[in-house]
Amino acid sequence: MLVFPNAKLNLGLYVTAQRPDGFRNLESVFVPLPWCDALEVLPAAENALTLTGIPIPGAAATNLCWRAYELLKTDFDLPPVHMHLHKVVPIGAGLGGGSADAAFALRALNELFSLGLRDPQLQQYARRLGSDCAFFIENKPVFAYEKGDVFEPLALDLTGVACKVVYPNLHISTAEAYARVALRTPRHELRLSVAQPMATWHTTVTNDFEDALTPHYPVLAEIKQALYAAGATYASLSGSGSAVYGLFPGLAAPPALGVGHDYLVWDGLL
Ligand SMILES: C[C@](O)(CO)[C@H](O)COP(=O)(O)OP(=O)(O)OC[C@H]1O[C@@H](n2ccc(N)nc2=O)[C@H](O)[C@@H]1O
Ligand SMILES: Nc1ncnc2c1ncn2[C@@H]1O[C@H](COP(=O)(O)OP(=O)(O)OP(=O)(O)O)[C@@H](O)[C@H]1O
Repeated sequence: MLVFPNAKLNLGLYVTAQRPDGFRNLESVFVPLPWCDALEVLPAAENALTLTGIPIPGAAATNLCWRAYELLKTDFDLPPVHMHLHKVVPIGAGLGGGSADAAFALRALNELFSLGLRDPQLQQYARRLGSDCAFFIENKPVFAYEKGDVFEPLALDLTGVACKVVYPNLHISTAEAYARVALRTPRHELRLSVAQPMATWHTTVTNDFEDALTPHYPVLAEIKQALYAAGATYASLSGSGSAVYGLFPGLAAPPALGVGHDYLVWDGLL
């Protein structure tokens, strides 16, 4: 079975409180971004995980696809599998790429071996693999809260909006980003803010990680400024960075941008 785990964008992100489990509560809007890895899962004579594309730090056993398999194996009598992951989405980007791989692995294994798990059960497994993972089970726009793994549906349709995502070749670890961010009460109600015209979002749909990270990584502000200069209606850091995206509603494709030659850029329609 071949699946294409897509990335996500955060529209606004408020980090609101410290939790007793060491994590932070947050409020954010998640939308799918069609920048995809490719993951193949096949029954095999013996277990194997092979990797191509962008190198992933860490041993194969720690790969989130493999951890998804091991997690389901604690509850189901799964046969051996060969997984092949072709990694395209940059890592440490705030795009949830690793989380998507894990969630799509759960979904693929569920289907391939007819495990009969429904979305709420798959989300429960996904939560154990990472805070971002559960979003990718239903993979549609939501308002997310608590650890970013509890959702309310959202009537937000950005389908067809031109989008540019810029990854400045800078790996920002999620844990490092959370360690730098100051906790604040939300200044706006994101569910209402994203229902307003996109031209108003720059003041209401904000990401707390921008204030925390920009002093250390000025390139993040430079990219955001370049996206606005190129005509973006809205631009922001995604998640805990380092990817910065711009939205260009009304355009058939995002305009060219003069940014670093070694940056990874995704252009497309949401
Ligand atoms: C920044 C976001 O991408 C926004 O969507 C997510 O909150 C990150 O989710 P993730 O990469 O799945 O993160 P996890 O693998 O669950 O956690 C990595 C580390 O980030 C911190 N972390 C993560 C999520 C959260 N709600 N509070 C936290 O404090 C913790 O230090 C944790 O050890
Ligand atoms: N399939 C995978 N893809 C990417 N990273 C993986 C994968 N499996 C395990 N990892 C580990 O997870 C780390 C990346 O997690 P990190 O949270 O920094 O970034 P991310 O998954 O790109 O997105 P986000 O910042 O939104 O969570 C890597 O350093 C790597 O060790």
